[in-house]
Amino acid sequence: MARAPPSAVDPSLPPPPPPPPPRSGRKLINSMFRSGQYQQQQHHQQGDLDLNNESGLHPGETDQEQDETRPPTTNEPQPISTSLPNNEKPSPRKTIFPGGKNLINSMRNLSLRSKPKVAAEAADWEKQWDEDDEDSSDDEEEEVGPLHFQDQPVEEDTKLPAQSLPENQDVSVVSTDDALEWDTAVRQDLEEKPDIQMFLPMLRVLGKGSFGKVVLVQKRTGKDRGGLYAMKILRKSHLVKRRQIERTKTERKVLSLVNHPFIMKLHFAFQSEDKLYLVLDYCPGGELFFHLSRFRRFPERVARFFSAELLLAIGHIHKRGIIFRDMKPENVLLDADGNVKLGDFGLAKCGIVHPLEGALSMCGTPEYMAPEVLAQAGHGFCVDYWGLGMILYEMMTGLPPWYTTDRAKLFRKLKSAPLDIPSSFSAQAASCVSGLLERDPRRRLGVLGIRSAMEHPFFRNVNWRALYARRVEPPIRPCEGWKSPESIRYNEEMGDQASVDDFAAIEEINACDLDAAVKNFENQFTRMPVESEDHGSQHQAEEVAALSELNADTFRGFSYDGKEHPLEILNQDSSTSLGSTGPAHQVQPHTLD
Ligand SMILES: Nc1ncnc2c1ncn2[C@@H]1O[C@H](COP(=O)(O)OP(=O)(O)OP(=O)(O)O)[C@@H](O)[C@H]1O
Repeated sequence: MARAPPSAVDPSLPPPPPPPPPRSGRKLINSMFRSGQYQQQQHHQQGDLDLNNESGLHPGETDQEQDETRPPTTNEPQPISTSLPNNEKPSPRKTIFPGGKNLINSMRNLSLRSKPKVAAEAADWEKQWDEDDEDSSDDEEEEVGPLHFQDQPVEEDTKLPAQSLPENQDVSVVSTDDALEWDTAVRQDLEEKPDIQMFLPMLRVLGKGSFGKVVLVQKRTGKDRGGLYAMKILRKSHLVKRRQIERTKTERKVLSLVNHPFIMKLHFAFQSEDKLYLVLDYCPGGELFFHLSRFRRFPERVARFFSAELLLAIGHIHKRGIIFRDMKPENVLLDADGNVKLGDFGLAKCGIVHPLEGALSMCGTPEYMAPEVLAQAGHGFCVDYWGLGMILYEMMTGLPPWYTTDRAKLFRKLKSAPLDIPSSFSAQAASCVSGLLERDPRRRLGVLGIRSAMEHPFFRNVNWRALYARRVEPPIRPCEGWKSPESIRYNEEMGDQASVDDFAAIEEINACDLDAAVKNFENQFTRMPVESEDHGSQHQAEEVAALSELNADTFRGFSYDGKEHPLEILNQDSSTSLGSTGPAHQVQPHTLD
C-alpha cells in the first residue's frame, strides 16, 4: 500500500525546500561555519526567510498578501550548497544589536515587573502538570481544538524577570522537594519479556552514534504488534574499549525514569551476549538539526515553539533531579506531528537538587558548554538553561554563538566574548537569549526554576497547558500524509473501516511505506544494508579480547520491560568510572561527579 510521502511544512514558512545535504555535507557545513563561508552564504540569501513573518498561517488558510510579499522562489532557502565558489570571501559575522552589550546588560538589570496574566497561566499549568503526574488521564480536560502557535502583536516589553539569587540564600531550597518525586509512570500492560526476535527483521538504519547504530524496527508480536520503534544497538565490546559502560547505564536509567510528551520514551531494554538494545519511541520527524539545515534559520515564532516545548521537557527532568547536560539540535528529534522529543541522555546526571551544584564533570559538546562547566566550578540545573539559550540562538541564526573550530579560542569565547545578537531579533527574543546565556548561573534566566523562564516576555503568548497537552499545532509538519501504524491501529480500534484495511497492511510494511517512514533521515544511513556488520578478523580478535574483560555483572540490570519501579534503578550501582576517551564531538566526564 502506497502512502503519500512525508511532505513539508507550515505554509507560513517558505515552500518545501529540497532535502538537506547528506551527513557528509553536514560535516562540510560545519567546516563552512568555521571558515566563515556559511555566514557569507547566509548574507547572500538574506531575506529568504522572513524572520518577522508572524502571520501564523496554517494549513488550509490562505493569505494572498502573504504570498505576494514572499521573496521570489529563486530566493527560497535551498539546502546549503557544499560547493561555494572559492572566490567568495567569507564575511565576518556582524554584531548588530542596537545598543549592543550595554542594552542587553541594562535589560538584565531591570527589576521584575508584575505580569499577572502570565504568572497566573504558568501557575495554572504547573498545577495541571502536578495533577498529570499523579494521574496521567486527560479525561476531564476541556476539549479544545488544535491551537495555532501564532504570535499576537506583543506590547513593547523587554524587561527580564529578576533572576539573581541573593548571595547568602540557601539555593538548595529551590527544588529539593521536587527532586524527591520519583513517580515515573511505568507501563503496566506489558506481559512480555522482550528480546531481539520480537523485532526482526530490522527495517532500516536511521543513524549511527559513536558506539552503535539506531535502526527502525517493527514489533512483530504482542499487544503493540505492528508498531514502529527506533532500536539503539550498542556493541558491548565498543563500550568497554571506550569506557562507555557507565554512560550507557545512565542513559538507560534516565530514560526509564522520565515520562513526558516531549522526551523520548524507552519501551524496552535487553541484551544479548555481545550487544545492548534500547527500544525507543520512533521519531519519524528526524532531527531538529535536519530541519534547521534545510531552512537555515527559523522565524522567531518557530524558534519559540520548539524552545517552549524544550523548556517543558527540561522542567520535567529537573523536577526528577536529573540534568541533561547535552542540549544541542542533534539531540532534539521530532515526532510525526512535529513536536519535539528530547533524546540521548548519555551525559545526564541524577540526584541533582540544586541549580548551581551537584555535578563537577567537565562534559558536554564543546560548542554548547556552559561557562561553569568549563570552569569546573560545579554545576546544577542551570546548565540546561544555558543549553536552551544556545539552541534558541542557533535556531534563530543558523549557528551557535561564539562558533569557531579552534578549540582553545572557542573556550575563551564561551568564557568571556560578548554575545552578538542580530538586529533581526525582537527585543523579547534578545532579552530571553541573553538571559539564558548569562554567564553567571546565579543570574541566569531559569535559576529560580522553570516557572521563572516560562514567565519571560518572549513566551508571553504561549498557552502552556495547551502546549503540554500537544494541542498547539506545530509549525513544521515533517510527516504530512504519512500514517503511522499506531495511528492506523487507533482508527481501527475506533471502527474506521478504511483503516481496518490499512491495518491489515501494516504488518507487511512494504518498501514504499518504509521510504515514507524514513523520509526525514539521511540516505546514507537509510540505504545501508541493515544487518551489515564488520566481521573482519582483526575486529573479531579485538572483540573477543574486549569481551573477556567483562564479567557477568557488568550489564546486570540493563534489561527493562517497562515495569520495574524507578527506585529499583536508583538503587543500582551508578559509580562513575569513565576514562577520557570519548566520541570526537563530545567531551566525556573527566572528574567524578
Ligand atoms: N528514537 C529515535 N527515532 C528516530 N531516530 C533516532 C532515534 N534515536 C536516534 N535516532 C537517530 O539515530 C542517530 C544516532 O543516534 P545515537 O543516539 O546513537 O547517536 P548520537 O546521539 O548521534 O551520538 P552519540 O551517542 O555519539 O552522542 C541520531 O542522530 C538520530 O538521527
